[in-house]
Amino acid sequence: MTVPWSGAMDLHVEGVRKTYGRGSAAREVLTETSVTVRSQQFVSIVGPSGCGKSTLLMMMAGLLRPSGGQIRLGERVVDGPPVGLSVVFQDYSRSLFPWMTVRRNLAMAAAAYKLPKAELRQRVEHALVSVGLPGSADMYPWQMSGGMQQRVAIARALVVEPTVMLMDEPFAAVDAQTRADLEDLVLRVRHEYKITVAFVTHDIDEAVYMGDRIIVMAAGPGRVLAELNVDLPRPRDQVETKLDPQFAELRSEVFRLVMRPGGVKSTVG
Ligand SMILES: Nc1ncnc2c1ncn2[C@@H]1O[C@H](COP(=O)(O)OP(=O)(O)OP(=O)(O)O)[C@@H](O)[C@H]1O
Repeated sequence: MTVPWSGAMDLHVEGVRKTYGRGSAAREVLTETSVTVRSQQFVSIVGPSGCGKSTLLMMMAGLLRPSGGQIRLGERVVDGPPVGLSVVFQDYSRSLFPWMTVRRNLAMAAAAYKLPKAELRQRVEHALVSVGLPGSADMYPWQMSGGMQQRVAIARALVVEPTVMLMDEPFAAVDAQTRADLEDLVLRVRHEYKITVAFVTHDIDEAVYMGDRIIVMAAGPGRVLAELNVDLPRPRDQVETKLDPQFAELRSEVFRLVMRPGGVKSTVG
């Protein structure tokens, strides 16, 4: 049931708008927005609080309907959660079921795929190895640190062998060291599983470090302000990449864009 990878599986956001509320309470939070996330590309999305990043991501995930325009994954219009698409949220403590073992949490994510038992078991084990948690299948989330729980959330996204992974500020709740580890983990698994990634973050350094491209959004109403290519060599390295003059240039450019009037809370430090 998993969608096989194909070069045609680009994610297209085409003239999408979103209005919340009706009548006099209606508010357009995202205006005419078009973005293409190429197959196997890593696209970072940054912008001020409230500019509609999560709204855009939820529409990409098929969890929210656009008020106008359309979203396509390959040739298919996204009108519900597509097969082969996973979402990782910031709040792992609310996205994992605490009363279920790690194995059951992962298996739940693949329930709709109706995999044979042996294959499901093998995928769960493989996903846990990929996130550096082999042998943890029988633990409960509450027995784990925050960083470990977010690894489980990532493993859960991997169990469906996704072609696309959408991540909404996935590391905002963990400490700096864990955050760096998880960044590198995501870069590694995205390469291993050949996944297309759209990654929302408030952290400009993180956006540059992770991305092949950065989409900078503006608020009032939300829209795409700029798109920048990141040509930093891969594999990225937490020390070497950040010492690259190109990194510093891009970081400043994105920072300037998001700090324009109507701008942003950022975590550039
Ligand atoms: N279900 C909803 N009903 C009404 N308004 C909403 C709803 N969800 C979000 N909004 C509003 O839409 C705007 C965009 O919200 P969204 O969460 O997409 O922005 P964001 O850029 O992800 O913000 P942040 O960076 O703070 O997470 C905000 O003003 C928010 O209050």
